[in-house]
Amino acid sequence: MADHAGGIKLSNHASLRNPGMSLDLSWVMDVRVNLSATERRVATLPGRRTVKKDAQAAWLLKAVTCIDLTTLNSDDTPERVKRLCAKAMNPVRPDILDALGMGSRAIATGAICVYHRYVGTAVEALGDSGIPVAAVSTGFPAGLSPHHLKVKEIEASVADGAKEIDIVITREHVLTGNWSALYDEMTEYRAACGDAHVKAILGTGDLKTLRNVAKASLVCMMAGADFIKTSTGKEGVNATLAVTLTMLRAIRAYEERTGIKIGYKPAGGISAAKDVLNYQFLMKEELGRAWLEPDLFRIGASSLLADIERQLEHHVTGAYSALNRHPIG
Ligand SMILES: O=C[C@H](O)COP(=O)(O)O
Repeated sequence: MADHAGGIKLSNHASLRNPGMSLDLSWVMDVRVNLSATERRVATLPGRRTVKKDAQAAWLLKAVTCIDLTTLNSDDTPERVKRLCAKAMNPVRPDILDALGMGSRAIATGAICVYHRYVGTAVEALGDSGIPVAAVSTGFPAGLSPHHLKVKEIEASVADGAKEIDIVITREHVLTGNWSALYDEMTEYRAACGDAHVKAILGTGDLKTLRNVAKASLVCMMAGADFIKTSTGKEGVNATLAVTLTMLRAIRAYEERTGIKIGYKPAGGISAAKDVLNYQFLMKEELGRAWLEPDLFRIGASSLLADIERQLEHHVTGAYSALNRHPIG
């Protein structure tokens, strides 16, 4: 079945890291987003594009490898984080994988995503699995801590072994049009990350307009972001297809100008397998197959994996099990 995967391979491939560029304010100010065209484009997606049976199972397995399996709760504990890590290393039950003909293929999630406090716990629990630990940072979720403490927080997570840092931008810089302040803070965050990859969380639900989303995306990429990410999961509105289309087109424009591929991470409220397929279709249609791989696509989600596993079980047995048979954390 693996090669029936709608042409999708379950392999990783490296891409060049974004070196960033000088802030090009005229490019930022020229950005336009056609709201009604964006809404029309995404409205047609769910009905128009679909995959079934083995092909759907293959797309869902691919989605599993792109999940940043996340716990970001005020009642997190080391035990919960360890259980999450165990799930990240074995995200789909072996009997389901066997039935899908994937028995000998290793499947793992893209990363584990936790608060700084649990980076060390996760690094130890994941051992030599190769699964990176991502730390949310810079005063997540509001991003309003003193700047020097935000930089120190990044450094502390890198020192504890985080290979990816999910920073939150200061939304005020976007809302007041202070693009040089956004560029400067992002540049400093990128420098503090060193070899760790940096995902810039825009908090799109706070940014008021898609034009602001597009401008913030561009500025963060100019300042060296490896990924741009929609949301913390804590805003009133988190990932949407309209925001996704806007950010993917910014990624495309940046690649056209610089030749550099930037990753994309929708996050917050993505909990159903059928929804993740729409994100995958949009990635492939707007940017191409390279963006279906975990080095360029991550899905920030705490409960999506349970529904994907349930859909895969349905695919192999013909019956749905209760969600509580697919525990995550
Ligand atoms: O970055 C990841 C999000 O915080 C997860 O949000 P979720 O709990 O709605 O899946």
